[in-house]
Amino acid sequence: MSSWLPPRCFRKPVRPLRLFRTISTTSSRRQSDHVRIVEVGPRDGLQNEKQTIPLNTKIELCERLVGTGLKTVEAGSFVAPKWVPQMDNSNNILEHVLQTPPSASHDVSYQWLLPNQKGLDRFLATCEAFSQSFGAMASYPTPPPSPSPTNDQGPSLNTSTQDPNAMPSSTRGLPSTSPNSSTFSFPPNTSHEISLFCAATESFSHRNTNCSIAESLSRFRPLITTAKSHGLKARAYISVALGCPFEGPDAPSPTTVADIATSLLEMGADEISVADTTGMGTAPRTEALLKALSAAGVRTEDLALHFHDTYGMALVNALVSLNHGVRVFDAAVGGLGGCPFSPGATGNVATEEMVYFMESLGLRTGVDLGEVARIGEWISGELGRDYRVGSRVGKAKLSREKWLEEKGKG
Ligand SMILES: CC(C)(COP(=O)([O-])OP(=O)([O-])OC[C@H]1O[C@@H](n2cnc3c(N)ncnc32)[C@H](O)[C@@H]1OP(=O)([O-])[O-])[C@@H](O)C(=O)NCCC(=O)NCCSC(=O)C[C@@](C)(O)CC(=O)[O-]
Repeated sequence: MSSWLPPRCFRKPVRPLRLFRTISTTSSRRQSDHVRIVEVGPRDGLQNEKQTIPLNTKIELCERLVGTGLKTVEAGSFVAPKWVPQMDNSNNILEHVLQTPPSASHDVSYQWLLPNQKGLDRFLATCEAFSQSFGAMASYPTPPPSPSPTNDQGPSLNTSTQDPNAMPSSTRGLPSTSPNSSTFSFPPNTSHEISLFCAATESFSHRNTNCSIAESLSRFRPLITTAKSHGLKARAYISVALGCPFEGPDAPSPTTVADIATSLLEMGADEISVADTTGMGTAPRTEALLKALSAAGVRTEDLALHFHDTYGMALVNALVSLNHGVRVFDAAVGGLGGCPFSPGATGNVATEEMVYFMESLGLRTGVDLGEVARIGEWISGELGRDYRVGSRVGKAKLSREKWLEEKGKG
């Protein structure tokens, strides 16, 4: 029987076997009972919807999600509107969260997906405009710049807190400021990060971004450098890491994904989100991929896993990842979503399922499951989706709450 089956969430993972890239460190990994859930519903969840979703609905979705305890929300994307029209008003969402920051008691980090310089320019222009107006207002202090590294120490450990609800600090590789740019001034308790995305197969790379893998990687280096010069963190997705809709379930090879991940880390990416875009990933293949990443020197602290539940394997693969030491998982409320360029791929694993699953293992997410379920039911209704299909956990949770309420009244 394979060793991935029993829950071994608190077991100390093995160290990388081979360290052939400069990104590795010999720091020991620290296990944590916290899991950070990156809520991708407002972006990945909505991008594929055919109907026009009102801006107010998107804004309400972001605001309500933050109120559940979720600390990282991917709120929109700055991609070409002719490719993904649904995301065309992401700029308005960014403006809104800058003007009207959430009233949540915890820090909130918003992530914004973008593929190229034009996307970064659009994103930065909005940040710049608001940063200047914030700078003029005494109530928003400018955060001090992060210290620049004295040498390349590889990816930094998330040592600031036991809680991985913050991305690993961005002290690797690149300077955090440059003489020609400045860090932005955002409202208190909020930060903004860019999310880049590339693919691990050539077919998908061309379909999704109209360029080769090498071309997309070469685009990223200056984007990451610029983001860092403004004090912004950069996440990077690797799509189709566990199966490609065009090249099949066995493509790409784990070493291909590991090579891309190490390249992204060397460029200065703060977190790599390894995406099972098609949901074709299985437990053995997930384990093989994680081992290949470790063998290439990619630390689990720098990884997030992004599962789609197309074949119902998302939580099984999440367990494999937990046992490997991963503590960051992407999910979308109500199981919304799917990539427009991955035929047949259905929604992301539901946030409700992920929270319930993690907490059932004794791990802490800091997320109010009942509130996420209420949001899931609401947004599914807005989109004309059947919430029972999107999230069985959410539906069960709400049914039980209703039953308890009626019992209490009776
Ligand atoms: C990469 C490109 C732009 C190349 O697309 P292209 O057509 O090769 O680009 P181009 O440079 O020739 O530009 C074409 C037009 O788009 C404009 N343009 C160009 N870039 C931008 C921009 N950033 N913002 C606004 N406009 C832009 C550009 O100005 C031009 O306008 P025109 O001259 O025709 O009027 C395109 O392929 C693209 O936008 N792709 C994005 C596709 C996408 O959003 N996919 C879904 C997100 S990824 C995903 O869902 C997977 C993930 C992350 O969730 C993880 C997983 O599960 O796998």
